[in-house]
Amino acid sequence: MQHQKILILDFGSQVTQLIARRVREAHVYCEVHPCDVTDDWVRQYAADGALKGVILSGSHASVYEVDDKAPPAVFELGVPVLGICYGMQTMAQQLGGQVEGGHTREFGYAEVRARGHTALLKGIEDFHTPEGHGMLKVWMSHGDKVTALPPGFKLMASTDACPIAGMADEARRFYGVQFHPEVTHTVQGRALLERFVLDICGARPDWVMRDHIEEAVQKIREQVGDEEVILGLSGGVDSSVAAALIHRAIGDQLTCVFVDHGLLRLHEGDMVMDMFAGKLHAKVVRVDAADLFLGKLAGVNDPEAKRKIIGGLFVDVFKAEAGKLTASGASKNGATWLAQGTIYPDVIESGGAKSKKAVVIKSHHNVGGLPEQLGLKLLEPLRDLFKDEVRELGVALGLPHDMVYRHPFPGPGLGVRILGEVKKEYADLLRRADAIFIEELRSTIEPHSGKTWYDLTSQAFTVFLPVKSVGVMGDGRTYDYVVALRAVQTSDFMTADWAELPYALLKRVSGRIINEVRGINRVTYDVSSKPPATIEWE
Ligand SMILES: Nc1ncnc2c1ncn2[C@@H]1O[C@H](COP(=O)(O)OP(=O)(O)OP(=O)(O)O)[C@@H](O)[C@H]1O
Ligand SMILES: O=c1[nH]c(=O)c2[nH+]cn([C@@H]3O[C@H](COP(=O)(O)O)[C@@H](O)[C@H]3O)c2[nH]1
Ligand SMILES: NC(=O)CC[C@H](N)C(=O)O
Ligand SMILES: [Mg+2]
Repeated sequence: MQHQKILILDFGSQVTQLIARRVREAHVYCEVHPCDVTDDWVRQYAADGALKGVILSGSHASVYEVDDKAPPAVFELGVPVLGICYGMQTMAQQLGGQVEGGHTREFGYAEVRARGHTALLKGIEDFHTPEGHGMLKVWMSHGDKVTALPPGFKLMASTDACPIAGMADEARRFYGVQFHPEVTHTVQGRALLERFVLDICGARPDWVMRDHIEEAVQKIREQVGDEEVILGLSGGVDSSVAAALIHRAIGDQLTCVFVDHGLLRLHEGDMVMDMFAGKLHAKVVRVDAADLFLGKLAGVNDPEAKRKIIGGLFVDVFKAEAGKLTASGASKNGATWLAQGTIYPDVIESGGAKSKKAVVIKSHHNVGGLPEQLGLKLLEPLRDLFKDEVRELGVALGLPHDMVYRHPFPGPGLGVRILGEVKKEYADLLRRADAIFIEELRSTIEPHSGKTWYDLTSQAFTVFLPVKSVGVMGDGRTYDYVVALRAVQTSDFMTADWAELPYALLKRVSGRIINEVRGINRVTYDVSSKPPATIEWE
């Protein structure tokens, strides 16, 4: 089925993917593409009539500094266009208005007055001023502003610092907002984006995970034909859902490869094997590659270098396993496809959405870490989906709740949770400390919600700090390592708050770690949010 769609042009903002997230939440399919696609590309993209609207993202740059413009064809397609922040500024400049820099600087919370009774903002407001003006509570992040409206546009919103905080040409259905409707801090952001895609663009809300299964299965069958596939199975949400989906499509042509790189959590290997043997009925091979990974990581301190090494070794292992299928007689030609549970945020965060505009924060091992010459065709059926869509798909495929709602665990595993050089000694200590933390989170219930703290946090783990501090235990002196506990709450992993865990819980965890794990004598709690920190420490 051909889905109607929204095109999001990415100018390099760190929150572009949230625009896509919000559009998908309105059940409208959308894609993010780099802003420097050509006019021909845009016309081709729109040729089948499925394109219902375009959204231009924000950027860290200024319109007068860089040459990033929307392809002019965007304004000639006859579909609605929404510019957000830089997107609004470039729209203004390209259509004959004016943008100036330097003096505004609004970062964070702001109150915007809705003006001009536009179709976009009609009835969308958070409160009224005593004079009766409709007001929106929004999140801003800009230093430049539109100072003259382009011909045909009227004023749609304003703040004290930014008199043109929104503009509209309702005849052509072009809209611009200086604030960011895609972030949750903009209270009516979701309503505004829904208004744009559903009412103004008139896109059909036909993007539903239940229906997506059949489409995805069909596509996998067409892609793969009668060839063999191996899949990197981690036991995490994404690869488990990918495995279930691919297994449904091609059954025994799929072999799952679970790599134990020596950087897994306590008992994780056995648990994953048990879970899959029972639930998935797919072939799973376990590869013990701890010596290989730990050997190659010896002496390496730099986080990006570690990530690239791990990504490369994963591929080496997958390739070797693909070849072994032939040798064992399990398949005629060996596997020709490598499947991964790569999801959309992995792609976007690695700067891999073809756009090279955004700064790379971390290379995810399965995207930025892949070598140029893979030698296997890539099958990534979840590549366009966000995490909660993947979870919805998992439930629809009948996977158990526990599996689908596990906290994510990064592919490089403890490799990015041991700061600097990775050593087996460190990994062994960390595994035990981490197991205690998770066990306590799982067994401590928060009375108001009745939920465990594991369910109330999005991701929680322990980080190993290779520094020693002095302690006193049983009247003796200790000089041992430090660990940090990390627990965050987030809906999209793009921004996150540290979780306000109860002191009693922290106390229990700290007491148990120091008493039970000899070699660690100090436990700290990480109280940094993302941004400016990230969730993992490396
Ligand atoms: N230990 C592993 N063995 C084999 N493949 C792995 C392993 N760890 C990661 N991968 C591959 O890398 C992909 C990306 O890892 P990632 O952690 O993002 O996803 P996941 O583990 O499937 O889900 P989650 O995000 O819930 O942890 C996985 O989907 C899987 O294909
Ligand atoms: O599969 C993965 N491979 C990686 O290389 C990787 N790096 C970070 N993460 C996970 O991504 C989310 C955001 O993490 P950060 O705030 O640390 O960037 C968090 O959920 C992290 O655990 C990874 N997952
Ligand atoms: N977030 C943005 O898109 C900012 C755009 C531009 N850099 C400004 O400061 O106004
Ligand atoms: Mg994982």
